Parts: sequence; C-alpha cells; structure tokens
Amino acid sequence: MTDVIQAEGVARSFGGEEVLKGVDLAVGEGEIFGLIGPSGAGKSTLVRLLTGYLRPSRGSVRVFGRDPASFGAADRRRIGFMPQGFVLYEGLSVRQNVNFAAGLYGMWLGKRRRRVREVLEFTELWKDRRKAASKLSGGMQRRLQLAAALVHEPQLLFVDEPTANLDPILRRKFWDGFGVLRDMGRTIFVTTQYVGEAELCDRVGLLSGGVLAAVGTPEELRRRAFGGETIELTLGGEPGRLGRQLGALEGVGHVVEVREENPADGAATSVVRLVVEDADVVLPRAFEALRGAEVRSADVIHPSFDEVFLRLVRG
Ligand SMILES: Nc1ncnc2c1ncn2[C@@H]1O[C@H](COP(=O)(O)OP(=O)(O)OP(=O)(O)O)[C@@H](O)[C@H]1O
Repeated sequence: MTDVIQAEGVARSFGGEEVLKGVDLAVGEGEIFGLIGPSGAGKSTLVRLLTGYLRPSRGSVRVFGRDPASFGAADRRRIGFMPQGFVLYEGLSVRQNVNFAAGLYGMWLGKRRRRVREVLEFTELWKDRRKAASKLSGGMQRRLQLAAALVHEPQLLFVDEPTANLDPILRRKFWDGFGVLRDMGRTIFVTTQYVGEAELCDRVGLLSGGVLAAVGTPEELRRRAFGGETIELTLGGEPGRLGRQLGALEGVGHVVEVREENPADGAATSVVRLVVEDADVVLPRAFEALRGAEVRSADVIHPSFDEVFLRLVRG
C-alpha cells in the first residue's frame, strides 16, 4: 500500500502555545483514516497542516510525496477538502454552488454538467438542486459541502467533522458514502468528536495532548486497551475453584472474580471475567472445564469505543 499522507514530528504552535507536539502519521491509499479526539485536541489544525493551509512549526508533512504548502493547481485537483462550518455561497442554488466549485478546478462544461449531477445524486440533493443554499437545513448544507468537495473526483478527501450535530441517520449516511468512496479506491481522512464513529474507520488515530496517543485498526486499539477480548461468566456458587480452573486454561490472560448474591434467594453467584486472546477459541474450552457446574450466563463483552478511548488516553 502506498502512503498518501506522511507526517513526521509535526508540531504547531499558536501564540507560544504548542497545540500539536510531534505527530507521526502515515495514511495509505484506499483507506478511511479517522482522527478522533476531544474538542480542542488539534484535529482541525492537523487537517489544515495536511492540506497546506498552515505550515508546521516543526517537522514535515508530505501528501502524495510533496509538501502540500507548495502545491500547484494540478496537485490541488487530487485533493478534496470539506472544512468545518459552511463556506459556500448562500445566495447561489445548490447546483450553482457545486458548478462553481467544479469551475474552480477547471472542469470543462460537458464533464462539469455530468459530474455535478452525479455528485448531487450521490449526496441525495438532486431534487433540491434549485434551492438557495441559505434555505437548506443544516444537514443539507453539510451534504452540499461534501458534494462541492467531491465534484472534481479527488483521490484524497479531507473531511473535518462532517457529522457534527447531525442526526444519527444522516451521520450513518455520511459514513456509508465514505465507504462507497473508499471501495472506489479513494483515501478519506476524517475527523470526528464522536468516538463511536471510530468503528467505521479502517484505521484510527487518537489525538490527545498534542500527540497521537494510539494508531491502529479499531480492533487493534480495543485489544491494546483491554489486553484482549473479555468473556464474562456468571456461575452458581462461591468464587474460587472454578475461577482458578478457568484462569489456568490456554489462551486466558487475566481473571477477575466477583462474588454476588442472587437477589431472589440470596444464593452466592460468582461473576468471572476472563481476558482472553480469542473468545471464539477460549469459550468452548471454558464450557468444557465448567462441565457439571451451574453456568447462568456467558457473554463476550464488546467494550464501547468510548471505553477504549478513555483507557488509551489515560494510559
Ligand atoms: N488560528 C489559530 N490561532 C490561534 N489558536 C488557534 C488557531 N487555530 C486553532 N487554535 C487553537 O488550537 C487548539 C486546537 O484547535 P483545533 O480547532 O485544531 O481543535 P479541534 O480538535 O479541531 O477542536 P474542535 O473539535 O472543537 O473543532 C485550540 O485551543 C484552538 O483555540
């Protein structure tokens, strides 16, 4: 896989305060890379550095192997950028706005007409093409921004918080759209404050304290945060022997046992949490070891990405 984006030791200060403190990053062709981090973490600053609108105070940025701050028109055509906030012309219609964006990229008329229609259909705005941008809902304006960023068929798309304040259905549609673009071989660099959206990325970077606290696939980050997958078993009886037996099984890393009482009859139950390499492999072994015991429930716990994020950021 070719790296489309490379950042080495990238730092950026504003008025003496260092917002980014040395970011190392490589994004490959044809992936959705999600930059996750709380408000003020520096996500937009990193996007501006990668798109050449800002220069780093230290370190180097390469996009398609070149410094984006010195991009010419041909380089710019390879990139699409959907910034935060609405930056289109409120007085122009939906179609005029996208047509104008296409003109900026020097697209000739015939192709422009076809692409404007394609991209408005992709963003489900074709039927609203005559509406003034100022008359659109927030979600429609966001889709219009995406259409304008996509009209010239960029190979690399930067989208800065595209789903902020959108309803869950529209958020999902944006992500479905990114999936379609990725399947066409495009690279998508997307920032979000919605930690749960990390699941929808091919790889995720967690930006915290001015550095990338972790980078990996969602599954890799979940494993890194929790040391593996977690199985939770509720067994009748006092904790002790069975927990030790489970802890000795191959593939089990860590065991935590808690005594609970059945609210109905006050009988003891033990809740056993096993951190395992692979739940699919260990569960059958666990059932084998528990033969004859009273197993009340057995679940593979899938921690939310909020929990993953908190663990990785807190270290
Ligand atoms: N042009 C600027 N001048 C001064 N400070 C800035 C500038 N741009 C960003 N900052 C500061 O840098 C920090 C990071 O801002 P940035 O917009 O990159 O964060 P973010 O992670 O994108 O946040 P949000 O999710 O709220 O958009 C903030 O403290 C912000 O005030």
